Amino acid sequence: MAAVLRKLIQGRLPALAGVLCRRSGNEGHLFLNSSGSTLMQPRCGYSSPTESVIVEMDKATGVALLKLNIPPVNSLSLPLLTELAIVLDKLEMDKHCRGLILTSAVPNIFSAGLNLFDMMDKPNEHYSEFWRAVQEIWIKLYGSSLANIAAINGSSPAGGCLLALCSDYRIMANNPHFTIGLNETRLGIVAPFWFKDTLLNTVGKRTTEISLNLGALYSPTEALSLHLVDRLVPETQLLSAATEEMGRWLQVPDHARQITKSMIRKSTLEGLLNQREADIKNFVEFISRDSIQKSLQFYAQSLQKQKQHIHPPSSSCRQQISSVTFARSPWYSLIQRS
Ligand SMILES: CC/C=C\C/C=C\C/C=C\C/C=C/C(=O)SCCNC(=O)CCNC(=O)[C@H](O)C(C)(C)COP(=O)(O)OP(=O)(O)OC[C@H]1O[C@@H](n2cnc3c(N)ncnc32)[C@H](O)[C@@H]1OP(=O)(O)O
Repeated sequence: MAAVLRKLIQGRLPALAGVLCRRSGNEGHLFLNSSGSTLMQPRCGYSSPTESVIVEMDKATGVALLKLNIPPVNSLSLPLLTELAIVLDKLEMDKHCRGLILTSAVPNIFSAGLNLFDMMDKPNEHYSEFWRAVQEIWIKLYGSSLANIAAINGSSPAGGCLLALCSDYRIMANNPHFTIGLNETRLGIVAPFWFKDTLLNTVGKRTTEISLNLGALYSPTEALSLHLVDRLVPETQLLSAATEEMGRWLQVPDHARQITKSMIRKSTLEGLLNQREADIKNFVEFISRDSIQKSLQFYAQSLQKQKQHIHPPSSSCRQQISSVTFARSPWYSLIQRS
C-alpha cells in the first residue's frame, strides 16, 4: 500500500522534479521563486519578498515547515501551484523527510483559495492547464506518504480549505476573525466531486451537505465543533503546537502509518485518478460558460468594493468585513441541531 501511495506521488511533473536549489550556507532551507526561470539558478541570498514557497527543514527531526508566501492572500495561481508541486515531490523523495507542516507566511491568511483570475477571461487551454495543476496538488497532498499537519494561521476559504483538508491533522489559530470552509457556491461555482469527497471524509455527510450547498465559512470555534479542524490554539502557540503534534505522529513507524493512510484514502484518490481528463473537460466546459464568468466577475468586483467602502482600509478592519460578510452563518445553527 505504501508503494501505491509513493507511485501516486512520484512520476508527476518529472521534468520539474529535482530542480530545487538548496541554499548553501543555510542547510536544510529550500526556497523557490515565483518565476520558473530562477528555479535552476543556485542562489546565495533568499530574503527577497518574492519567495513564494519557503521550506525550512529540521534535519534532526525530518520535519519540513512549508510556508506559502504570496501576499496579499496566498491565492493559488498556476505558478504557485507548479512550484508547490515541485517542492512536494522533492520532499517526498527526500528519504530523511518524515513530516510536513503546512502554514502561511502571510499574516492573517492561510490561503484565499484558487486564484480567481486564473479562472476568468482566459482561453480554454489555460483553464485546462490550471485545473491539471490544481488536481496535481490535491493528489500529492492527499496522497502524501508524509505525516502532514496544517497549521492554519489565517482565513482559509475554498481551495485554501482544501489544502488544509488534505492534511492528517489540522490546528487552527483561535482568532474569531479567521474563517474556513468550502464557499464555492457563494461564488456561483460548484466544488468538484473530489473537493466534496475530501470534506465528506473529514466531517461526514450531513455537515458536508449543509456546508457545501450553502457555501458556509466557519469561525475557528464553529470549525472545531464540526471537526473541520482538530484543535484550536492561541495564534502565538500555533507552530509549537503543530511541532508537538507532529512528534505524536512520528512516534508511529512510518510504514504502518503510511499503509493505514493509504487504506483510508486510496479509493477517494482513485476517484479522481481514474477520470482526470474527464474532470478537466468538465471544468473547462463549466468555467468557460458566460453565466459562470459573469458570476466570477461579479464576485471579484465585490471583493474590490468591500475595500472601497472603507477609508482607509486597515488590514484588521478589512479582515473583520470579510468575516462578517462571509462567515456569520445562520445555517450553522442547523448543523448544530443535526
Ligand atoms: C460541474 C462542476 C465541474 C467542475 C468544477 C467547476 C468549478 C469549480 C471550480 C473551482 C473551485 C474553486 C475553488 C476556489 O478556491 S475559488 C476562490 C474562492 N476564494 C474566496 O472566495 C476568497 C475570496 N477572498 C476573500 O474572501 C478575502 O480576500 C480574504 C478573506 C481571503 C482576505 O481578506 P482581506 O480583507 O485581507 O483581503 P482583500 O482586500 O479581500 O483581498 C486582497 C487582494 O487579494 C485579492 N484576492 C482575494 N482573494 C483572491 C483570490 N481567491 N484570487 C485572486 N485574488 C484574490 C483581492 O481582490 C484583493 O485584490 P486588490 O484589491 O487588487 O488588492
